[in-house]
Amino acid sequence: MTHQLGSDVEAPRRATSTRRLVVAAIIVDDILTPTRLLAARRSRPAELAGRWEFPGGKMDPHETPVEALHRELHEELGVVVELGDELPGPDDGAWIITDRHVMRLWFARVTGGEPAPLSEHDHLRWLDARALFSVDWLDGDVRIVSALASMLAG
Ligand SMILES: Nc1nc2c([nH]c(=O)n2[C@H]2C[C@H](O)[C@@H](COP(=O)(O)OP(=O)(O)OP(=O)(O)O)O2)c(=O)[nH]1
Repeated sequence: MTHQLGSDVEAPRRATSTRRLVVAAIIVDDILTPTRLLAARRSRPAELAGRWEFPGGKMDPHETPVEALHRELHEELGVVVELGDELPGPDDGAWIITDRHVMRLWFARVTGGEPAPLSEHDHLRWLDARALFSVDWLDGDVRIVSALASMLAG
């Protein structure tokens, strides 16, 4: 067996391990039979303002991904959530979203509070399957939203 010129089996792992981890939530109306998800419009930084995303953010050094996600959702939306399954992605189990970030996402249901755009966002919108692409998602989120389209019950 000869080595293929240029093959690099470690490349996918390196692509994710060199990026900063972002954790985010697919907040749905019902964890088992979702029909709508909550999209959030960023208010900053200027280059991302107006684009839509999944609420969440970067982990602090001492946190686990799930701890960071609960904290971010409380800070950003003022809610307490119950987490469901993670949405595995094609990049070593996660989703590469920018040249510097890789994201992990979990389904979530609000169990306390009413979602409000408290800090990072200026607008929230519940989207059903038909409206999923009616907002301008961040570039890295488009394939995630595509993967979710078939999971939302009509
Ligand atoms: N939260 C979130 N960030 C996303 C998504 N898609 C996407 O490309 N990103 C990018 C935008 C940012 O460059 C990066 C996440 O940074 P962030 O600004 O949300 O993180 P953070 O809340 O911890 O913010 P900070 O403390 O660093 O200011 O990932 C998404 O769906 N949700």
